[in-house]
Amino acid sequence: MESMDRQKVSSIRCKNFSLSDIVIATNNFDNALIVGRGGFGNVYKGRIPGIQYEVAIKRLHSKSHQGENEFWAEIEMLSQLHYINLVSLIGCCAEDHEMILVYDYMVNGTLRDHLYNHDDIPLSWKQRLKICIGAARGLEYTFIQVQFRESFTET
Ligand SMILES: Nc1ncnc2c1ncn2[C@@H]1O[C@H](COP(=O)(O)OP(=O)(O)OP(=O)(O)O)[C@@H](O)[C@H]1O
Repeated sequence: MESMDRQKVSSIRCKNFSLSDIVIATNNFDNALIVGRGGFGNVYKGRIPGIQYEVAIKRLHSKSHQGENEFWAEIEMLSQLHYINLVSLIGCCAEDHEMILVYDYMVNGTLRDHLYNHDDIPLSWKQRLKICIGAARGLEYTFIQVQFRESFTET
């Protein structure tokens, strides 16, 4: 399975990080570096050797078949989408039964935090409108790209 993963990773436009780079970046998956938890698994903040900026590292917690499919689908899709209003996938790591995705780190946190964390200064209506327009542009871009790819694979 490992050699098949490598083949898949090298055939797509996404940087293939070694597990040792990820272990260095997350201080061996140190809980203190966890910045969030999603359906996919824990998300760590870290610095990968050779990369000057901080990254978000998502580690798949489940070994389920569905999780694996989701992992490859995310790589195939996001490695082809590049847009200012979409978080960029920098690379991935599929080694030693680990499935890890590496993204640009969003320093300002999530929109959810800004909307519901009452310690933060509330967003102004102008900021909210700007965010809505940005999100709509990101969705439109993604929708058009997916439609284009679907029609391309059908022909
Ligand atoms: N690129 C990122 N930069 C900074 N923090 C992030 C980044 N990606 C995820 N996080 C943090 O990790 C949390 C979980 O993110 P994740 O994308 O795994 O899950 P989700 O979007 O909440 O749900 P799901 O996994 O179901 O899509 C986020 O709420 C956020 O706090």
